[in-house]
Amino acid sequence: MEMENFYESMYQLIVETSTNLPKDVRRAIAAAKQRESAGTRSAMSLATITNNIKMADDNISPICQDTGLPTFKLKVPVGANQLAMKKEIKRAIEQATKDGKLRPNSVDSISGDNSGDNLGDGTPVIKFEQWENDYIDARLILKGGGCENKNIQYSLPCELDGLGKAGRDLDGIRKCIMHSVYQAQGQGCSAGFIGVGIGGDRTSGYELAKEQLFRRVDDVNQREDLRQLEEYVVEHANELGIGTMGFGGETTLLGCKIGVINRIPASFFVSVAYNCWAYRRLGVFIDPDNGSINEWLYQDGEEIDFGHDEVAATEEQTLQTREVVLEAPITEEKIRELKVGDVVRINGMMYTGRDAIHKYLSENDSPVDLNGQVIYHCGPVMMKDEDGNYHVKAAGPTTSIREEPYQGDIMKRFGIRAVIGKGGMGPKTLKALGEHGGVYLNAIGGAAQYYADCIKSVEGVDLMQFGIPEAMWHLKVEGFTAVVTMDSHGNSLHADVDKSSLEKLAQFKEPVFK
Ligand SMILES: O=C(O)C[C@H](O)C(=O)O
Ligand code: SF4
Repeated sequence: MEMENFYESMYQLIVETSTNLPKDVRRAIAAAKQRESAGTRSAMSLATITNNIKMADDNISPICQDTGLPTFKLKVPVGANQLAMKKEIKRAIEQATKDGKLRPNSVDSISGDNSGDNLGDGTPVIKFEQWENDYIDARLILKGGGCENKNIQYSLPCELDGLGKAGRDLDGIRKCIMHSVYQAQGQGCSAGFIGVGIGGDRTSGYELAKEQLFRRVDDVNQREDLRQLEEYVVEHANELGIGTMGFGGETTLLGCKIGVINRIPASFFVSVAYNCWAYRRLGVFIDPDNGSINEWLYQDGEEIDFGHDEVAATEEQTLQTREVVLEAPITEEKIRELKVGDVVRINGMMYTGRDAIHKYLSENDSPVDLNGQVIYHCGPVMMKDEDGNYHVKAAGPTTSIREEPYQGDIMKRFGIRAVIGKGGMGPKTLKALGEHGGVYLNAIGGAAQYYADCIKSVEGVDLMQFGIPEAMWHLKVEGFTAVVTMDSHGNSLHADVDKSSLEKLAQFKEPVFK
């Protein structure tokens, strides 16, 4: 095989997967958007999401800043040189990282050191299988960490919140799947897709669940019982009212694919792989002689017109909600005026801080004065130019709940007034917001191009030893829009949606599949 062509094909596969959302996924999002009533927070979020998809197309830049753990699956003819292919895939990963198409995401699990090029023990994941066909089928999924953290594995029989006992039968499986959507809330950037694996052991069960994510969104399960279950789940999970980003609304789940393998008598696992709306997976057929791409997968059909624009989305916001402009340093008084549901536009400075920074700030002084300032839970994709200046390539929010153990204390200690992230935070932070006078702002997860566009300059960076995604970036923004979802008066939209969706989940307690 022409290895240089194969390298080029893999590079294209990576860039396309990161920047160009597959058409089957776009169709599902477009359909969901039509279902949401205009003017709701969910409709507004979906408009931001579809704008972001278009921006990623235009900029050939990552749809979401978390380009995940690249996972390749290749089916190759007997005799194909797998070692040579592996080498070229790694080279393509390295180049795509240099070009700002992938975030450097490979981190030493214990020291936290970022390898900088996405290569390292266990990354990327490359799986080969041989087959009888005379061409190569190469597929790639870039599944981010936020949705990966919402994967869940059930061992039947078990007791489930809202649903009671789940037994070792199809109805028990149904309950587990419904519960998996409830427990994810908005934290995996709903509206999401799930792959379910029934059976196997803990490892092969998850493997099977992830394998389902390579199915087309619009395919039909060959097994009648599983076809019915897939349809049931998509229909009824959307009745939980979790909505886009967990804001409440009609669209929570965009697809459910279920596979089954045998198990051993003592084990009965139901494994669920949750994928965010930024469902980045593509595939190609490759000529094994010259290494070039013959066909793209998942990309057939007409161009999808999302039928909306930024202006219309903005009009909806102003129609339905109060809009407040914030510029740091922010006073306590100003924060106390904010209520859940308000839309906030931020101008001026904000500082990124995620996992490493929160741990660091809990033990050390801050490198900058954070009094009255805004912290953004974000790990951006950055590119350095020839003069050594950094440019933002993608910069959406990360899941805030991971900072729950630290956030309240840090806000109080440093005088931080606003925290921006996604998915909401817990009771400890809510209490601190009330005591200190702080606010939690929810940005739209995955909308990395949309927010990168609001960032007008990178004014500095601290704690670079934590690597690009984890460093503290000083960002100057204009018109950065987010929604107040937790305020200083004890209100939390996240707690409300969790409570109401649990009540709705309980409606699905009675047996359906006998
Ligand atoms: O790591 C990130 O930037 C985001 C992550 O995928 C998340 O959803 O929390
Ligand atoms: S931020 Fe959201 S959209 Fe991006 S990878 Fe994480 S879960 Fe997916």
